[in-house]
Amino acid sequence: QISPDDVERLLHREIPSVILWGEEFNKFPFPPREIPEPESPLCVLAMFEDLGFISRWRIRKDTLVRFVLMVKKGYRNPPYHNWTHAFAVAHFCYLCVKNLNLQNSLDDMELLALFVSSLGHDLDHRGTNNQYQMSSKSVLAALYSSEGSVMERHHFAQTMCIVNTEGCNIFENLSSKDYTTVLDLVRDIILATDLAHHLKIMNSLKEMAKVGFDTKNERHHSLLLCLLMTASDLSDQTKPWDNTKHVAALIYREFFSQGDMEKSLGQKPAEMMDRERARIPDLQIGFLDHIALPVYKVLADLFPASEIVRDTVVDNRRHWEKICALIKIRRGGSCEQMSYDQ
Ligand SMILES: COc1ccc(Cl)c(-c2nnc3c(C)nc4ccc(C(=O)NCC(C)C)cc4n23)c1
Ligand SMILES: [Mg+2]
Ligand SMILES: [Zn+2]
Repeated sequence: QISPDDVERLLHREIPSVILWGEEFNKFPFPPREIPEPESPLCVLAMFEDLGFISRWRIRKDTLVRFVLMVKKGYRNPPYHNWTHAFAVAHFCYLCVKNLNLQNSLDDMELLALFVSSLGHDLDHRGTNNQYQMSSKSVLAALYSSEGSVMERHHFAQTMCIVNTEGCNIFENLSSKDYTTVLDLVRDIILATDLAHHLKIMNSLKEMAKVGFDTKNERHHSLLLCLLMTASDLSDQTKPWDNTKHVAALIYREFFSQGDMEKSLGQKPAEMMDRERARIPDLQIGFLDHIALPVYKVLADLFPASEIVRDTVVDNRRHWEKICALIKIRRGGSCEQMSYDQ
């Protein structure tokens, strides 16, 4: 799968300090999509090092290099759900550990599982969602539809496949008890990336924010891991507007091609997947209001140091509102699709 000289090349590189990518690298506004893709594997190694995981878990460098290259290779190239997304999600996870002092709230093992899960959480994504697996009767639906979270089960299976590949097991030096624990954590965290799961626990997350995080409460640990994973998964919305606008274009390219495929199957796609019907600014405002903002509000309640993240999402919502208003003025009436030069 990965070429030996790719491994050799990366293996003999000194792992640099993260500030090689700018002294703002470990601050919330930093947009990881600005890092050139060829540098991203080395940057992942630098984050592992900076988080202290390599020494803490006695991860062999050659094993880590093969693991990271296998994960990167394990992503396909749909417009949005590709390696660049996984790398961006892992970077936000890194930012949370660095800026929210998560080591005071979560165990070392949980932090390792969170970061590794962010890298593998969308492995082998085909640019189509769980509903499409069912409606197209895909192999993945045949495998997993009885349990639900079809894509997420596949992403977890792919992550385990890489961990079980010769020379790629970054958990090889963990005790057998820790080994079982970390894999169980990775499973729960990747399954939690299903938005349907997130919507189910949203009230519990709000409740936890109200009563305050209790490090002695196992349920709070599990809820916080899910929150941090979803916050990382949606973190493109927490960056300056250009990033948000660029990502929206990628997501709707992916959505609309799924809609096209559903139409060719004789099915009527959901409005947000239908290029004839979708009104992107309206849909994005809806997504921010119902999904993204509540996530970052709960995160800010739990960690005041993340208030800047919530405020940036509010800013981006304002940008979408402006575009909607512009469309209404120019078109008089509804806010349908047009090129936004905001
Ligand atoms: C955490 O898991 C996922 C999985 C897939 C995607 Cl694309 C996303 C995701 N990441 N950024 C976005 C943005 C900017 N807009 C989105 C608009 C709609 C939806 C969507 O799936 N809506 C239906 C559902 C609520 C029933 C997801 C969107 N999204 C997150
Ligand atoms: Mg996913
Ligand atoms: Zn994702």
